[in-house]
Amino acid sequence: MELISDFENLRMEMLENSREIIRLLKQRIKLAQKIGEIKKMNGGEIHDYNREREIIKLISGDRFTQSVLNILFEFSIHYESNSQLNLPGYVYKNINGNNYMEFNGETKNLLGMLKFILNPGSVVFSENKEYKNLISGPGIHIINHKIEDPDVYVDVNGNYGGDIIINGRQMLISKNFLENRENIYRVIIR
Ligand SMILES: O=C(O)C(=O)C[C@]1(C(=O)O)C=C[C@@H](O)C=C1
Repeated sequence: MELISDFENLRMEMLENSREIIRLLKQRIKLAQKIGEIKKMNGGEIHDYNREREIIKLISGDRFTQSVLNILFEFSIHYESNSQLNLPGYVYKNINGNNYMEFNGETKNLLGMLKFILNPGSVVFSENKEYKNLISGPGIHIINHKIEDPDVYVDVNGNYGGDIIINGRQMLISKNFLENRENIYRVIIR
């Protein structure tokens, strides 16, 4: 009995801890966006390696802290960049009256590109193990349970229903996805 209540207490503490981290992270992203606006007005680069070194030095030198800070920097860079997709090699295409960004390449490379296109922290479900392996990487949370309320479908093998369509060597990303990208975190690859 003692053990169970310890377990529940630890989980409650974990929940409080998570709440606090989320609150601070949201605050940090808002600050980063304000810094980003100023940089944009002054024509400065979003990524500032010297500032990152300075922060690491001021906070701590241990490797764990450095790796967490690197994740935080990635978060700010993502949100400071105004969610603009900054990937080379695309063209705009109109298909049946819908606008898409088109990328070309090997299917596996196109699937691999998704980790740069989706927001960090996106949750991804696919029944296909190969797709999961190709997209998995830092910031992408692969789950084994079907997502009930997906924000976006990635259709592989040319099924033209989703907002992201991969058909052989072609990947189409709809205007709808690009316009709503900031709120897209739940992804099904089918
Ligand atoms: O201080 C800045 O210039 C920021 O943009 C903020 C921040 C950060 O997350 O702390 C993000 C990106 C830069 O590479 C350096 C630092």
